[in-house]
Amino acid sequence: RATSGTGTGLGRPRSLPALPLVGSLLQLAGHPQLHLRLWRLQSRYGSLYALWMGSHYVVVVNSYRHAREVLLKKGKAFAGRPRTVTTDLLSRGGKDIAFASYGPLWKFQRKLVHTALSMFGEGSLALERIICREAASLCETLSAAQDMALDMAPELTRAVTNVVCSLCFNSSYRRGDPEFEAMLEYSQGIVDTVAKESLVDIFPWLQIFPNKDLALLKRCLKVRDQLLQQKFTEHKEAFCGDAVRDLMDALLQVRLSAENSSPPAPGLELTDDHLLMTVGDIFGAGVETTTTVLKWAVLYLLHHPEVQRKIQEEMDQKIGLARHPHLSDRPLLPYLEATISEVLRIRPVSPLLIPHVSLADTSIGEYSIPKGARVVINLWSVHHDEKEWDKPEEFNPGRFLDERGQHIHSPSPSYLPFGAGIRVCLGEVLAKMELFLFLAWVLQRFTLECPQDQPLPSLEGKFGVVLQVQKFRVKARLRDAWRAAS
Ligand code: HEM
Repeated sequence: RATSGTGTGLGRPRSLPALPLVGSLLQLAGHPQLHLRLWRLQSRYGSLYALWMGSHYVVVVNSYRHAREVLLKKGKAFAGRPRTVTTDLLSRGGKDIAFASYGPLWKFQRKLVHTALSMFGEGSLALERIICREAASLCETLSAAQDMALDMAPELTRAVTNVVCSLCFNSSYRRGDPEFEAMLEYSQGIVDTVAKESLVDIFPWLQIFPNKDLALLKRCLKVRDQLLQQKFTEHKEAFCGDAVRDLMDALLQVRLSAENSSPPAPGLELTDDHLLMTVGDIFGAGVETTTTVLKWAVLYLLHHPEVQRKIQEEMDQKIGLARHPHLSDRPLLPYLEATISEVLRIRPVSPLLIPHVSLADTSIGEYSIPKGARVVINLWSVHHDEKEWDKPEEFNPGRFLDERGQHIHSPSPSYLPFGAGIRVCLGEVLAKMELFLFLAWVLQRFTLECPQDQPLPSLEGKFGVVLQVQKFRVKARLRDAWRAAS
């Protein structure tokens, strides 16, 4: 073990071999499933180890004890984010929430969004109404595609995007609307390019060479920014402070009242760019993640018809078929809630979270960590730890239920699907509302099946900006009970 040089008297974590310039890249090259590679490397280097990405020192955390120390116990010391070429482009140099580093302005901005979300969104009937409207529209599409082998992915993306559009701008779109199609296209372009873990993020000097991905990302961001700017200008012009129609209005109002109560110190003003990038974050962090979890849920239900049957039995008993599900039904449907928790465990959508950065010399467990280290929490390892989970690769919603099957709880602290602490996901409440309502609406009416003569789709994820599901088709069959009741 090397000595620390950080004054803590502790040694540094064991490191993968590293070469000048490229660092440990040779150990990672040829392993596109980075989360699995980092998980397996534990057997050689222990659960906490280090590596070099070019000149960046990276610490990889694989156990929940260390993860909780980083996120909760020493949350402030590890609340930084790395600045990369890609994230600087996405966030106009860190003017958003997800990629901005920790500091007074970021704290104020995050608090503002929290207030705006609780003012307009979370817990409000308006948001429940928006999600239910999209769930009804999704069910109509599934009805129209009765007995066809349907790719549900675009429909789920549309539903979730529409929720976010309604939440942020009080506008939703019909299929084929050119503005909506443009939005779907640029979002996909951003996901595809960011997912490639662009080499320019490791070697920023590569920017001087032509780069196809970077060019595509810039084109997509131009479309995104034009659209955001247009919505923002419309909102600012119409804003009167009395009626809050959506999150954009709520943000404008919360900023105004914060400024009125105590004018911000120089350098701590939240500019229009900050508000724009915040809304960009809600799209960026809110759509692909939620849609992907829904796709994983559908995929696991195809593999486990017995789980689907149990959810439907629970719904028939507790809600019946005469009305649609509400958010207030959540305590009545613990098996559905447990299924959602198990999907979030077995296929964590953000398997390496977003990298953190240490803001001071500090430590994790018995190891010293220098200021500026990038810290990657491997959620895959945390959620598949055999010491914490019985047969972790087995899909078993029952593990999240108490003995009587009536209350939901996590049987292990090794469970952090939304992260934790200072940087915990800002959209956890919203995401859980969407997952519950979309699944409840669909499963009340339909049984999801694998189309005849097709093999069950693969459960293997593809590592990228989220843990992606491979393309698959579904047959949504209207349930006999639903047909009889309607
Ligand atoms: C099921 C869906 C979702 C999952 C599993 C998820 C998970 C996560 C995770 C693991 C992080 C990283 C935490 C860290 O770096 O320590 C994160 C951050 C974030 N999420 Fe989500 N998320 C979801 C949906 C959403 C939604 C709907 C929104 C929109 C409101 C959202 C907004 C954010 C933001 C803004 C951050 C950055 C927080 C920060 O850096 O301070 N997420 N999310």
